[in-house]
Amino acid sequence: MTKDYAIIYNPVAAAGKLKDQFNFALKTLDKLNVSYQIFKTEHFQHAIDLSLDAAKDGLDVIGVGGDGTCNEVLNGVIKSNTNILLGFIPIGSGMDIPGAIGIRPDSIKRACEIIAERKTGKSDIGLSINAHNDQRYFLGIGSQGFDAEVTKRTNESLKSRKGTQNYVLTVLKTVFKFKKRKIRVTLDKETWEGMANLVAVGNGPTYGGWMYMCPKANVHDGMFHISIIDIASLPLLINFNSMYSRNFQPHKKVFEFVSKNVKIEMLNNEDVPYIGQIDGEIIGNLPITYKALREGYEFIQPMENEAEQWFQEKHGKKFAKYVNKLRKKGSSYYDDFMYLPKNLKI
Ligand SMILES: Nc1ncnc2c1ncn2[C@@H]1O[C@H](COP(=O)(O)OP(=O)(O)OP(=O)(O)O)[C@@H](O)[C@H]1O
Repeated sequence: MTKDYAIIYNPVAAAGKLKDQFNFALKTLDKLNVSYQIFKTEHFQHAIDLSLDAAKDGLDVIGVGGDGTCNEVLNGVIKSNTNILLGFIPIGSGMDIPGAIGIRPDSIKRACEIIAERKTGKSDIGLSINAHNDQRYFLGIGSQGFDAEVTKRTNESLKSRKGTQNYVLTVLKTVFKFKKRKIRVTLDKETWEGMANLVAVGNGPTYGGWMYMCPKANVHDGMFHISIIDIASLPLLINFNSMYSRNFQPHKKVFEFVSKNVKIEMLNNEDVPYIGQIDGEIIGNLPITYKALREGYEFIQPMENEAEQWFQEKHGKKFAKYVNKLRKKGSSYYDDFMYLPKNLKI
């Protein structure tokens, strides 16, 4: 008799539109002889408590929902201090968090097979600490500034259920109001000070539904990859599209660093502090400190980075063309990158 999994399921992920996908996931798990108990979340952050209790009862946990749910179960299992295994089935609007540990976003069937295979590996995680000393773990990106402001507004419109969530409208409203501010970013070996629209601290490379804001971040190097952006919100918005195919960086107004520790704070007292978010969840205003935790948790995950395979299928040609273009211009930006397309030769 195999051990049961606790499936922590968010029925309102992707505005509750994905019930059929959830039923498909259950049927697939049944076919694969995976036994489970289902726990539905009833409110914001409920998945933290549910996964904590399940872990204490000795159940391995599978988070089923969007990035917010995945982040909550991560925090629940860590809080339980049990070292139980954690896996994900991505059914939500964002799939960046399962993607950070190599789970492709387009196949519920494959996500279920990964659980049935039960292969595990340790991946890096990030720890964020806000001004009130509240700690929160994350797998993807912790960011502050413009994008976190958009996240806050989007989450609020989702939570209050006032009409249909309109992400585009939220972005546009934020773009025209947002003013960049002066910040200090303290890293392991250096300090950066200046005007910036946003700072993204990447444990994983993507957010917002596969935008590569920290394109070289990966969960196996024990480091954060940090992008400090000094581009006005509107041109940044216009550039968003190029992030999906990793064609945005290098950019003369994006300052990139690699560090294990990061502290971000406001420099002008009269400025309203930037808001921070991790994995799509708001964590409070600056100052915020981040710590990279090498091999921080053991996940049920594929042995190969299948999310990267998915990227190559979707954007591989465009990415290869871009890398070639950079090289012709004399840029070696991607030369040390671990996931270069196969058809590229250095
Ligand atoms: N029953 C519930 N009612 C209201 N909110 C809930 C409920 N269960 C969970 N939540 C909250 O819903 C929020 C969104 O969930 P989640 O992030 O999983 O889905 P999503 O918004 O579709 O995906 P993403 O964050 O990837 O865009 C989370 O903050 C979570 O705490």
